[in-house]
Amino acid sequence: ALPSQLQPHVSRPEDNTFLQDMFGERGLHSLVKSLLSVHDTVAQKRYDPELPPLPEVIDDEENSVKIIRLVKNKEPLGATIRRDDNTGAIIVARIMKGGAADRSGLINAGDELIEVNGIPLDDKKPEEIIRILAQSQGAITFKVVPAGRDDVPLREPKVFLRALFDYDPSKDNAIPCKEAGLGFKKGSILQIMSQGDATWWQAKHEGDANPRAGLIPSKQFQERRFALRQPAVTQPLQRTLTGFRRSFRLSRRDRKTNKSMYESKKSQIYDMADVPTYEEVAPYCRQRGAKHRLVVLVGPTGVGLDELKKKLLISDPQHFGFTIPHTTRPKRNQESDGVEYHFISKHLFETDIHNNKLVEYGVYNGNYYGTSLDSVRSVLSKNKVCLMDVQPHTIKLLRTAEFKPFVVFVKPPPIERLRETRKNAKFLPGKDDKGSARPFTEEDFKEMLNSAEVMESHYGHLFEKVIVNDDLTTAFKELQLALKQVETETHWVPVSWTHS
Ligand SMILES: Nc1ncnc2c1ncn2[C@@H]1O[C@H](COP(=O)(O)OP(=O)(O)OP(=O)(O)O)[C@@H](O)[C@H]1O
Repeated sequence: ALPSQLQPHVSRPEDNTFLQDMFGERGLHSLVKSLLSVHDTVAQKRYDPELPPLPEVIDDEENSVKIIRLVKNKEPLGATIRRDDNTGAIIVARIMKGGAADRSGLINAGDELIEVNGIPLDDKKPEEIIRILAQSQGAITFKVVPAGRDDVPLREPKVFLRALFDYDPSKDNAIPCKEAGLGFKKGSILQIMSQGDATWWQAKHEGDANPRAGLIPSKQFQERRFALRQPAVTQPLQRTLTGFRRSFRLSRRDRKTNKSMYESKKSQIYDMADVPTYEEVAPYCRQRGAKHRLVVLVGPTGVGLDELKKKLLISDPQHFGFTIPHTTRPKRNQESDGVEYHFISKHLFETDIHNNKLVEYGVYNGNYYGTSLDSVRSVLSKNKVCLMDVQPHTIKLLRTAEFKPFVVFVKPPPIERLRETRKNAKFLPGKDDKGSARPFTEEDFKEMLNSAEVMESHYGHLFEKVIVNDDLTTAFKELQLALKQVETETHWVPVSWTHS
């Protein structure tokens, strides 16, 4: 019989895997990069578990020692090690969820590694341990002192996050182990496997067949890092103020007056309070007969929002609709209330402002113009897809479970393509209100590109779809397809929108 203090563990056939990335981890510095490259040495199928050889001498002081035997395989183990600064012990720092070590269930974070293949580790550097591992062939035997375990693993509900920034672990000097990092792009959907560590979460790409998790910066940590970087990016924004769309599209029949009446308040445009990191999302599929998501188009002046909206409306007038704006200016003869505008009194308009009933509003020639939340509701309640274009800072206001806005950023193509495609286009410049439509100038193109860049860098995390309006027909088809998918397919939306 085995001594009672020795608890042998044998590898199960499906656990015959071993990792390549056991890294030294000491603060932020001791990264061990060179990894062992190992291959299957044992047939994967149908071999009998073997009992590990008993150590010749058993140290009575070790009250619970575990012998673990794993067989090398191409897959990395999915664990990192560090040296405890106080005791000098080699500790398993992290077990990557879904990796070989995790699936074996035999090694846990906090376990102390005493020996590898009979070689004591107490005086070894993490780099040396990696070398020992690299040199060993076939089955590897670990002797470990298990960490005291009072945490019974719980079955946590699945958490999915949409990444709101690009992340490349190879460029991140703070990550304890670059090779264990998980890179992603803005908009990626990540499944969170562990939030046990305050600084480094474990995640995998949603739908990825590989079960092994990678490290990503936690929300709190990333927010802190962004906050530190913030001052550098706020400055250049000031110069591009004029590039922002100042109208919010009233009826095109009144095109002449709808250009420059809305001066955005700086405080609204420089709304930098939010640090975009991650947003919790859940799958959503619109039920038959349910209201449509509000379609919000954003883009710089002249990029073609109006053109795209018009094309959608013409393509299916029963299916799409626009909001009708409110104004305090007197009704003209040929106009009807509720067609071009809702004509209301100044007092009523101001009451609406006071009661937060407007999505956007502004003053032009002493009259108020604006779009109310109720006018959006009115289109949606007819079971139509409501098309709106707004200034980017307004998106936040509309991001509610009620409207579930699908935000499309319409982006200009490179300047050569603008020159080419807009040769015959006429444009109503936003800065003055004098003129009629005129051809685009080089200045217009530059301003368009510049404000597109600023919009994307500051509000890009709110854009669910980006369409480059190069060839108009292609851009329109792309928009049509995206809207169709949103109506009929399951996609990810903020989790709070799925609770109601
Ligand atoms: N892809 C394209 N190719 C060629 N011309 C285009 C394209 N997209 C838009 N245009 C033309 O560019 C001009 C400006 O478009 P549109 O009025 O739709 O822009 P907008 O984004 O609504 O801008 P504004 O804020 O100035 O109203 C129009 O004459 C339109 O026909």
